[in-house]
Order: sequence, then C-alpha cells, then structure tokens
Amino acid sequence: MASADQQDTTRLSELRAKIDAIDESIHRLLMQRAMVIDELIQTKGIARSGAAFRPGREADMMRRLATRHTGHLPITAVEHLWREIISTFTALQAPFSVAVSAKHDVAAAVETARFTCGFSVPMQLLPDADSVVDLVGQSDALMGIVLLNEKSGAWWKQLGRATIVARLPFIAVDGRPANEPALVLSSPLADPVPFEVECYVVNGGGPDFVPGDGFEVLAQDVTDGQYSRLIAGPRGGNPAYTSLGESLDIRAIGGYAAPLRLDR
Ligand SMILES: O=C(O)C(=O)C[C@]1(C(=O)O)C=C[C@@H](O)C=C1
Repeated sequence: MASADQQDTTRLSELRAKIDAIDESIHRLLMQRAMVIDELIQTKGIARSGAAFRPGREADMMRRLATRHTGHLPITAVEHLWREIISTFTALQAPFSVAVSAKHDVAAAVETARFTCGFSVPMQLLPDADSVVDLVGQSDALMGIVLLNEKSGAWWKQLGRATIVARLPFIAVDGRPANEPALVLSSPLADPVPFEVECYVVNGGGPDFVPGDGFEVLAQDVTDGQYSRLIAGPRGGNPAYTSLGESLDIRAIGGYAAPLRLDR
C-alpha cells in the first residue's frame, strides 16, 4: 500500500499534468487566434499603422468577459491578461506605440500605459499632457494616455485631430490595481462606432457653471479668470445649462464606452 507521502506525490503530479494541459491549450488557442488575426488583416484592409484599434469592440468584449466571470480569480487579473493579448494582436495588425504623460506621477503613468497596452507595445514617457496631445495629433501610429489628475493647464483645448476614444480604468472596482483615472487619445479611427459617453470642451461659464443632466466635469482649469472644462455625459445629452446672457464656447472632442461598475 502506498504511503501518505507517495499518495501526495502522485496527486501533485496529476494536478501538475492538468495545469500543463491547460497551459498548452491556452498557448495553442493563442497561436490559433494569431492565425485568425492574419485573416482579419486581409478583411479589414489595414492600410496604415496604428489603424487597427477598435475601442467599441474592446468594450463589448470586456463586458462579455465580466458577465461570464465567476470564481475567486480576480477579474482585474483576467482583464490584465486580456489587455496584453488584445494589445499584442492590435500591434500585430498595425504597429503602434503608446505615449503617456508623466507629469502627475511617473509610476502611475507607466503602470497605466503597461496595464492598457501590455509590454509588446513600445512606450514613450512625455513631460506633460500637451506634449501627448501634440504628438498624437501628428501620428496615426500613436495612442496617447493622459492622467486626469495631472494639473498642467487646459490640455483638452488643444484636442483637434487627436480626440478622446477611451476612459481608464474600464472596469471600475474598488481597490483594483492600475486604478488611476485617465483618458486614451487617438488620431481619427477607422470605422468608429458612436460612443456612449461624449466629451466636450466648455470654455467660459465662470465658477458656478452647471453641467447638463448626467454630465460630469472631468477636469477644469482657470487661467486669468477664464474657465475651461473638460466634461463628459450621455450621448445626445445637453452638455450645459446656460443662464440668460451667458455665452459658452462648447466643442465635441470624442468620447468613450461607459466604464463597467462592479460591486465585487
Ligand atoms: O475586431 C477587430 O477589429 C480587431 O482588430 C481584433 C481585436 C482583437 O484582437 O480581438 C484587436 C484590436 C481591436 O481593438 C479589437 C479587437
């Protein structure tokens, strides 16, 4: 009869064999996914670098992932693995790099960029949000990330060719890693889908400015008494209430898929 030690060793070997089989399946599925991506490239007819990013599709995929997720594996760990996969596959279709502003907090900037784009995508640390906006506006092969807690003037006023395309983190869950609020910027996307949340620059409005129903102020700046705000709210909503005689300069600057709030 086998001793307790021998039984443990046998059980351990069986469990490790199961883990090996699962890891092999994951690896084979990833290689299979790469072959599907080869076909997708032909079908999408990617003609320029950086053109493969589809934030609306990514949000759909992430919502389905969250719906089917059960058990004690932290969902943000799955999100992280999935981000590495999707970023690698995006770059396989059309190479791009990520530029992030390091003015607010270098560690948070690096963590946010790496969590979002993984390690297959080259990263540039830029001195401030204005530099990110500027560079993204000039390149189709660059994704920009700006941390909302950065205090460096009204960088959003410079958005033009570069617009907002995603909000981070996508999964809002208390105590999560890579929890820094940020916006993703990109030059115009191919076949964009309408965003659920629209963003606007609002210049003017004074200290008592009231955004429209469902709108929030993401960032604001006052220079020489002039207010400028970056606000976000439901698509098709009224971005701001104007009182009699008040003149506001309001401009649409992109938007994002509504982040997913989880209570676990
Ligand atoms: O569905 C697409 O259009 C893809 O490019 C594929 C894919 C993916 O790897 O699943 C990659 C990049 C996009 O941002 C979304 C999804």
